[in-house]
Amino acid sequence: MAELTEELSQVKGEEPAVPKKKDVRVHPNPAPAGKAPLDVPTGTPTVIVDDLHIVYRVYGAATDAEKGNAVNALTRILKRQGRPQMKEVHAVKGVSFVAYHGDAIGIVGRNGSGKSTLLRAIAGLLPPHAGAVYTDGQPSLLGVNAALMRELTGERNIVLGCYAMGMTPAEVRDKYQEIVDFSGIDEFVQLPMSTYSSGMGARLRFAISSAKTHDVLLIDEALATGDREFRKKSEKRIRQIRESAGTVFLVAHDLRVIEETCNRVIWLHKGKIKMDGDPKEVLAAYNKG
Ligand SMILES: Nc1ncnc2c1ncn2[C@@H]1O[C@H](COP(=O)(O)OP(=O)(O)OP(=O)(O)O)[C@@H](O)[C@H]1O
Repeated sequence: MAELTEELSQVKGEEPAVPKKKDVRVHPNPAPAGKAPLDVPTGTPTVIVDDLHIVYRVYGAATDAEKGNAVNALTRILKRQGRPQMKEVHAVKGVSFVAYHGDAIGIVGRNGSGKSTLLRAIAGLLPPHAGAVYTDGQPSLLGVNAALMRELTGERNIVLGCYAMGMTPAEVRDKYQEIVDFSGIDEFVQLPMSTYSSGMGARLRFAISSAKTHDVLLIDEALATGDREFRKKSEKRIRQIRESAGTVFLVAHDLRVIEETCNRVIWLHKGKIKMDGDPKEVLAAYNKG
């Protein structure tokens, strides 16, 4: 830690800019003209998703029927068509909802139903094809693939991760030991992350991301890889984030985690919302259908 403190004290230049709390970020592509306004109940909204559509474009994805043989090629040449190279995947199809301060929203759905895509869109990492996402404050996405560097030690990843979240060197020094303790990786913190088990990596990512108070925290499956004790600690931390007036979105295949942590559940099915409401009711319907 002394070494780290020394390294931190050598960091020169301006402190990273802390995102302004009350910025309202508007994604491009406003909702189509003539659409009915959302039904917004009272409360302080933190995230508004309005008729959101996300389309992936996959290049070089010709079907078997389209590619590769001379007859197809000749037909295309005669019809003056280009080589078919692009396929579209319509992953989120007209999703609308409003999230409020203090909400912890679980997102459930079968594989490929659009859960991760929706989180990435709320985080501002995917541009809407149509519709819009409005957020009050800075959303942070914590995923199993969050951008930590495998070849660097846990210690360096903690420092870089904290800077990336906009912490000052003094805040990083304050939080460092707490992050190590929370993650439970002990002396592994001195080793490169490439030597960690997937559970250890996920725990460290969660510990780093949750060390800061987030306006909107988006968690993709990170809790599923922890053991029971870590899950309990994470649930407690999520509750604290909610209490400090943040909003949490949680994607997890383990429905117990969702039931124990969330006050609301959104069920996505083939890119659309099938149900949105009380966790017990939504999970009961999800388990049946
Ligand atoms: N980068 C991508 N390029 C093209 N298609 C993608 C991409 N990522 C996801 N998809 C497609 O978008 C759809 C939704 O995927 P998404 O990963 O959001 O679903 P999910 O509900 O999170 O699935 P899982 O439970 O398996 O994690 C799927 O049909 C998937 O194949």
